[in-house]
Amino acid sequence: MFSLASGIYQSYFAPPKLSVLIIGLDGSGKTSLLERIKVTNFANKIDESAHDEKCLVGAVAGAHYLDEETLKRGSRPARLPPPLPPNKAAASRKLVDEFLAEERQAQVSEQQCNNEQSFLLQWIPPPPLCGLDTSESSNGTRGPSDAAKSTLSTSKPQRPPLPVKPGISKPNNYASTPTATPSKRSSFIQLLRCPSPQRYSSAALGEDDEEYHAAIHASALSAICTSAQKKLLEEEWNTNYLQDYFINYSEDEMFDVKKVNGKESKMFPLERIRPTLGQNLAKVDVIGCKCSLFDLSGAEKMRPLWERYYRDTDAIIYVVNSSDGSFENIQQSRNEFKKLCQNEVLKRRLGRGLPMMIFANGLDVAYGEYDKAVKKANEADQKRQVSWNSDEEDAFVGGKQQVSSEKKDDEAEVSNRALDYHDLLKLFGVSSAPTVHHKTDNIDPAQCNGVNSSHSMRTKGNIFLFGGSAKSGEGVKSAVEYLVVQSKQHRISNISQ
Ligand SMILES: Nc1nc2c(ncn2[C@@H]2O[C@H](COP(=O)(O)OP(=O)(O)OP(=O)(O)O)[C@@H](O)[C@H]2O)c(=O)[nH]1
Ligand SMILES: [Mg+2]
Repeated sequence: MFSLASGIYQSYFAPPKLSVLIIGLDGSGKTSLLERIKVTNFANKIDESAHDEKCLVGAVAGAHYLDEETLKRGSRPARLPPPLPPNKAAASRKLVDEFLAEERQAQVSEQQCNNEQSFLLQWIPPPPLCGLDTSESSNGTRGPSDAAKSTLSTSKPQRPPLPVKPGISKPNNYASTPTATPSKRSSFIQLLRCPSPQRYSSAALGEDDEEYHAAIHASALSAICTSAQKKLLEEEWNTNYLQDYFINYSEDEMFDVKKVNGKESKMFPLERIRPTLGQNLAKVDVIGCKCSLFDLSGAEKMRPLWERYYRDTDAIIYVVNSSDGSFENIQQSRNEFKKLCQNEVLKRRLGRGLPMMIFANGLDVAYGEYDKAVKKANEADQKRQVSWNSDEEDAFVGGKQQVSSEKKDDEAEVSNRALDYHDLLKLFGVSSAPTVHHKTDNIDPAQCNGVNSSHSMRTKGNIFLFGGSAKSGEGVKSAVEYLVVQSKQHRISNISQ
């Protein structure tokens, strides 16, 4: 009784104290994110009721997170991550689709194997007397009843009825082998689809010559693809979404840095951050909650330590390096994520609504690359103001040979990202519209986009993804505030039950 009262007091009246766990592979940027969080100017108070709708969009990419009122107060929304160019984007999608197909195949075979075993077990002859009428027969001897005898004499052996335990469903048979849920690309992915590259560059240059770009686009398309591919590309690039979206990134741009005594706080220099050995701890106030953030080491040998924190944490941030050039690394990050979602304690807690945010870190790399690529192409050819043909695309997305012959000392300009942002979402099986469901909601698994129906990591919309950059700070404020609001709500709903 006392603990309930104290729990209610803690939740409703005392300033909430939350523990947030930051995990992810080594080098994904956890410590950098922690350092960024320390110097971020979080809101003191947030209207939680207003958080829902806006955050749903914000959870996609940190875009459109802030309403006009908040913008007027000086905060800035995060921008959408630039997409990879068509060829590279197609490769990214292929990698993810192949990986998921293989995984689904493995799951189906495992399921089939399990079904086969239970099927075989069903055909094991029943133990003596089991399922038979053991009552005295009419001739006074114990044995099968006439009905049972006739059953036994049929050519096909019949299973004896198994005792039905309440709450245990029948094992699947072959016919009902689960098929993978087709992943849906719904509106939020379309939201992520940005306008054509021509629009990107023209918007960046402050021009919008529709006809000119349409002609360039058409000639570029006819040069590189068949009509079917053309149609696909047209669909892919010529969306009407986000027509006014443009990238205007500069290396030293900083987001939401807090001021102490009138001076902007300085972040610990990224280049001086060393691999974490034990844990780093930071205490920050976010929207009125006192948060203790634990940043753990992501080194392979240290990962088994993560689970020690699962029981007591109020929220989890799983950091992924979204600018990683190696698909294997991202795949490894995804496998590790899946593994932790299968941990017994965490699985139970996630199932009860523990919020977990996947933070796609390193978006500054994507912005920087794109900006540089556009500038470079336009500097090279003043007449042509659009930089998107296959040569330039190669230079932009990893055509290292070409660039290295041109400009050996500046390979950093070349994009090396293995995955497009929306493919990252798909790979991590994050529900595309991370609707915040309430505990009582009945969730239809089929509605969780991109998530295999037999996947244990699917939860009630409390796993969501934000993009951002620990380096520039973009997206960090909105992501952490959103997580803390979710975490606080989760705490309150747990106490009040
Ligand atoms: N460009 C860019 N680089 C980043 C970003 N975040 C981290 N880095 C770089 O990534 C490297 C690794 O960052 P850490 O924060 O040490 O990574 P970690 O996840 O803490 O690694 P462990 O402690 O070994 O588990 C550092 O050299 C950072 O400079 C980012 O948002 N953008
Ligand atoms: Mg670290």
